Amino acid sequence: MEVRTRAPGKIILSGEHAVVHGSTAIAAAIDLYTHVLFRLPAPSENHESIELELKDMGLVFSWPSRRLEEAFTAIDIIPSTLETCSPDCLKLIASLVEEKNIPEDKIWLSSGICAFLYLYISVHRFKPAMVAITSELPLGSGLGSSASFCVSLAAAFLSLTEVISIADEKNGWLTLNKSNLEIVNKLAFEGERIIHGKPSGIDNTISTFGRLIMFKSGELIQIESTIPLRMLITNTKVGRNTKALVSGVSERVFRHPGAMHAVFTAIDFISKELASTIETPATSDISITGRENKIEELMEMNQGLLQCMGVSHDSIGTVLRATAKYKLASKLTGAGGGGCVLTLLPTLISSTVVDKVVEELESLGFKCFKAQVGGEGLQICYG
Ligand SMILES: Nc1ncnc2c1ncn2[C@@H]1O[C@H](COP(=O)(O)OP(=O)(O)O)[C@@H](O)[C@H]1O
Ligand SMILES: C[C@@](O)(CCOP(=O)(O)O)CC(=O)O
Ligand SMILES: [Mg+2]
Repeated sequence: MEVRTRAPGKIILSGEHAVVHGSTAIAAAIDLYTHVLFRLPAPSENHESIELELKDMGLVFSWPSRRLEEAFTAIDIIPSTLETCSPDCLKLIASLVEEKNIPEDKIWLSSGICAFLYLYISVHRFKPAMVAITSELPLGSGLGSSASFCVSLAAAFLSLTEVISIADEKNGWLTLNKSNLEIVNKLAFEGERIIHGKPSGIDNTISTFGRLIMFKSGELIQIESTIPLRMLITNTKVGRNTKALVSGVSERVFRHPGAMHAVFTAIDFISKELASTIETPATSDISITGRENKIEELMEMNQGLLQCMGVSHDSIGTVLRATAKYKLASKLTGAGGGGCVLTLLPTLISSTVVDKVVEELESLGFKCFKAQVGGEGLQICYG
């Protein structure tokens, strides 16, 4: 039995970090995916382990099924689907991952591998399996690779159970109905918890459902943009870790609760205003340029408040200054601390100006690309 899944990365247009503390945020799916191939071998194959292949990195990890079963039985914990991983269970999983001697320069993969083991065991226990993963996303750059990893794995594992069933077909890919997507999203969130520590759930939700969403306290509202929303994405290539940045913000909240709650409230207003600007009917009195100016101002305000939270970075500042020379507005996206920066490309901007901006940013050592915004979420294909 074999299944393939793919789940997209995302950009956050406004509200990252504040969303962890209950503010509204806006996110859109992008057309860069994590792909999973999952196979449950037939008994005749005599395959006796759970094998994970990270194809982009040329790494393979494997755990004998018997060894895993013994380790979990010894501490009397069998994770069950959709439950949060307990601290004891996570400790055991972390030790099973540590045994694999991950190369020092790839140690940041450990949390992803722990999430993999947890998601797998919680659905299929200790059944032998083969899982291969590739990703079009830069990992740890603010484009939600961790969530698309968890969503594509959760969907692959659940697809070979009775829990979910296929709803529809489009271009060779199958999609799930809303209630099945909710189950996948819930399981993926448990994986994201292992990677992020305290996730808001926005990343796994946009990766599962796709399109453009407004998100607050676990609830999503799908929104429709009436303007193109073309974004230039600049990867500063400065590595960072979402879990550490999220906990840094929580520490600042602990030190300055009043000021930080005022910041979160301001961001809540910014996200709501951004949503209504994006959704304004094309027939309204305000021109597209007028609305784009408003979006740019809101992006700048959000960036300033992210700075207040301590999650910007010199490299992000360099991108902001370079794009400001061309009168373009930018803000960090995702957890910040490096990673990716968004720049709105207004409808009337000429391709010559865009080429110049890209040339300047790349001459500074950054990598620029454009992604399609607001596309499909999770998709499945039985092999
Ligand atoms: N394709 C993948 N293979 C293995 N681990 C992955 C993959 N994609 C994401 N991860 C895990 O997610 C982590 C990056 O997540 P995070 O710091 O939240 O950044 P982002 O979600 O913005 O990419 C990686 O360090 C790794 O543990
Ligand atoms: C900072 C945050 O708002 C988004 C993190 O996104 P990413 O992992 O940097 O792609 C955290 C969260 O919402 O869980
Ligand atoms: Mg992440």
